[in-house]
Amino acid sequence: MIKSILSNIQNASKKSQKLLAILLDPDKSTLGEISSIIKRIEKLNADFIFVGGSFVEDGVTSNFVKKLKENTEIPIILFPGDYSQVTNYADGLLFLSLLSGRNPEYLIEQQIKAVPFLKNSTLEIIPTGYILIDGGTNSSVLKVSKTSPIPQNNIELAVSTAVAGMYKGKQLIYLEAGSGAKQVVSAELISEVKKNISIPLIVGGGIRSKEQLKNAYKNGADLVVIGTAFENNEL
Ligand SMILES: CC(C)=CCC/C(C)=C/CC/C(C)=C/CC/C(C)=C/COP(=O)(O)OP(=O)(O)O
Ligand SMILES: O=P(O)(O)OC[C@@H](O)CO
Ligand SMILES: [Mg+2]
Repeated sequence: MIKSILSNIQNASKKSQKLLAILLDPDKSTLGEISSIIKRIEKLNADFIFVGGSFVEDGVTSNFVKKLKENTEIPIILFPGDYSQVTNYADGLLFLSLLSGRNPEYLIEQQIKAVPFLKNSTLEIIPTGYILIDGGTNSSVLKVSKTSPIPQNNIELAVSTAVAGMYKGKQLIYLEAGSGAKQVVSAELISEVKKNISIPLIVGGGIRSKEQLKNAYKNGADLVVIGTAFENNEL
């Protein structure tokens, strides 16, 4: 498999071409629904399908991704809440570290646990700094990771966290307001982070309208992730 996901994102970012990913939670759809889901995703012209959830039963992800691959050419990228969601049927893996938190389990332990599954894998592994921002809800990421999000008004901490991630060698920074967030990541926070990093920026959490999508792009997001609004057929 050609490892081109990261370079495609980097090239798009350089040319200010904006990218869209639809997030599918393997727990929330049945295998029978996949072909109609794919039709909706293709209609939206999504560039990527992210697959993951904060709580997904063991083994569910691999069947789900296998079925997706049978139905579409859109690259499938794992966005795992847990190492057990790693499957070789996907094209890529966001190798996340939760940089906003201080829980070693999500800074290094999960990554170590994933290694035996990655040794002979063809997945494109993409080092990603994952930063949770307060979106006004008790998000699943917050509950699972038992970490505090960065307050929306602490722009300095968000920027320093993102830049530290870049210095540590992360290739992408992901600003996450949490699935179903009431407040999306603010315009100022996105633009300040974007100004201070030279790697592509992913933004997600609570984006439900074309207007919010456009704003995230305008403020500096290179790739926007939409989950809940797609699940609820709002797009
Ligand atoms: C590198 C590997 C193998 C794992 C990384 C594990 C880490 C660090 C995860 C970060 C913390 C975390 C729990 C992230 C969850 C990311 C995710 C899939 C969010 C989307 O799921 P939600 O929509 O929030 O959850 P539900 O819909 O399941 O409630
Ligand atoms: O479900 P939504 O609110 O679109 O959030 C997407 C994603 O960023 C969550 O991890
Ligand atoms: Mg969700």
